[in-house]
Amino acid sequence: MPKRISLTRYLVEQQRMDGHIPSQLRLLLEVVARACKRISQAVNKGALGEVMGSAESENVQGEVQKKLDIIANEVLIEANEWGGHLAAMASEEMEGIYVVPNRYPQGEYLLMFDPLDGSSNIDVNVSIGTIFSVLLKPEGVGVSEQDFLQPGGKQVAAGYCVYGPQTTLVLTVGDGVAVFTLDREQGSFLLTEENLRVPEDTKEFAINMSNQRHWAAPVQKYVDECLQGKDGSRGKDFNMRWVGSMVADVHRILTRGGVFMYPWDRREPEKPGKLRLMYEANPMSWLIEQAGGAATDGKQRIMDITPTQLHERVSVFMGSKNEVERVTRYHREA
Ligand SMILES: O=P(O)(O)OC[C@H]1O[C@](O)(COP(=O)(O)O)[C@@H](O)[C@@H]1O
Ligand SMILES: [Mg+2]
Ligand SMILES: [Mg+2]
Repeated sequence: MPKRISLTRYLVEQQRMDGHIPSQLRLLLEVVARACKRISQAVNKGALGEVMGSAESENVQGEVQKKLDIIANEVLIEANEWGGHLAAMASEEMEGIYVVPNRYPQGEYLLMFDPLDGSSNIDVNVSIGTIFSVLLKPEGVGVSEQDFLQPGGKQVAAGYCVYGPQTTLVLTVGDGVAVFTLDREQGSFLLTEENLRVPEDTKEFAINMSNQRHWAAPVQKYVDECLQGKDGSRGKDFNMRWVGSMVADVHRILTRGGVFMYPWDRREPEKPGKLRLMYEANPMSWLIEQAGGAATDGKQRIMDITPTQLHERVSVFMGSKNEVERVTRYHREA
């Protein structure tokens, strides 16, 4: 068995030897990882822990919240608010920002998260996760929602934790992508892979096919060509996967390649897409880019978009570079 290094040791090395991260950011990431461990424990309890089912409330996006959405949100807030590394947090489950109360020490970072991604999979025991993104608070007194509205290119750390057959934390601080697996006996995340690479080509795509009739022409064209397989212009057969949890679908793509798409569609034409820019698309885009893949909204690089609101939505095409470039080209040509 190889000797594995812990997340803490990895972060210390990033801080000391490589100078990639300041100590405050290291400590913040350790707190986020601890919160993910607690969420993982709650997930594992399932029906034994009163975490299943609906909370019968709605979040700001008008989505019915599951009990676990609320539990995961509270765990992340409680773990992070007194750490001294943060000025404020924002979450899918909260309408406005959560400013760290002034009874706690204040820090210089902003943390955003989707506390529980893939809520519809909780009750059916399919992989779910937590997605997070860290920004530096712009200089100035106090903190406001405006401070969060920075393009994804300004992220200083991003990652996700997937609660599946294994609990796996995937992280970037701008120096490639590292993967940590939770050792349940030891209770710590251990480094299991470094410098993850997404192959540039793929034969696998991920999209919710039930929305096909609502898609715009460039997406129809791209998927049609994949479905034609060997007999069509692509000259190869494609496989399709759709877990319905972005964390799980993106994790598969980071592991073995593929292209993940959640495009704009005609069901709600006024919305640019379903997924949220700041705490779903941006952190995942950075991870994918750091692994050599690409991420666009069909027209431009996702991480170049300057958000205008906290819960902004976006179309998403991410994964193997050549496929993302192809579907983006189809949008530009249209
Ligand atoms: O049910 P659909 O429309 O296929 O949507 C699935 C997508 O919605 C999401 O579940 C949204 O995430 P939340 O569970 O955090 O709202 C993504 O994880 C996933 O890719
Ligand atoms: Mg989500
Ligand atoms: Mg969610």
